[in-house]
Amino acid sequence: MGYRFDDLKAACQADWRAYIEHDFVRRVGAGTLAEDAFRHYLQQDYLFLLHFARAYALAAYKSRTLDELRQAHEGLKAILDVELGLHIDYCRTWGIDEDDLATLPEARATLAYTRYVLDAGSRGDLLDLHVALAPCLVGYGEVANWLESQEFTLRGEANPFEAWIAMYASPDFQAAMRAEIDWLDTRLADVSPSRFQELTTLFRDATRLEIDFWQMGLDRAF
Ligand SMILES: Cc1ncc(C[n+]2csc(CCO)c2C)c(N)n1
Repeated sequence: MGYRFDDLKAACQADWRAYIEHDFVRRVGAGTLAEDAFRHYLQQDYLFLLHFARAYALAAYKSRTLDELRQAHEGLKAILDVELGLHIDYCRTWGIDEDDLATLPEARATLAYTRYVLDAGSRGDLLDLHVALAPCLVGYGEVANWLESQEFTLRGEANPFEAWIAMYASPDFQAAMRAEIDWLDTRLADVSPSRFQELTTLFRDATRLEIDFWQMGLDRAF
């Protein structure tokens, strides 16, 4: 008893490091990622965001209190009203227009990851869903922090991926990540060892699916 979010990471440390320090991430940091790999990633990430919005809608459905319902609603609104718009604008700067996004075939890695999260939430409760979503929210904040600590990272205009790094390193994003970790710390404090094992499986699987998502970008895979 008495678990915390850090215990989930510790329980699958090798996968977590492979996710945070993936070659895709290193090349973004160094500014050396092939542009068409990044474009492929951005296009699939649009589809990812649509399903992520559905996951927040599922969180609303799974809520047991008014606070939980409001939290889910805020998450859904943040994606629909802010993040999707930013993503569409950002895609345009990479030469991808909204019509391209609307007609995009979904890559297997996108399908696998997004439907896995939705299934985890449908089958389980709100904590299962949040744990399956945690590698997404917490991982990207950690990726930005890790890149900022690495010597090979190129910051400023010299790096074509500067805006992407800056978004996840921003105080707003870091605060959202912190709030999610705090929520998970509170919930994990009173789960049993066997429940923690179940949650670890969800967290590890979602982390592995994030690794596949980076790899899909590198390989330009569908
Ligand atoms: C594959 C993939 N994983 C994570 C994120 C990051 N992300 C997407 S939505 C969201 C929070 C919404 O409130 C975050 C952190 C991404 N863009 N693509």
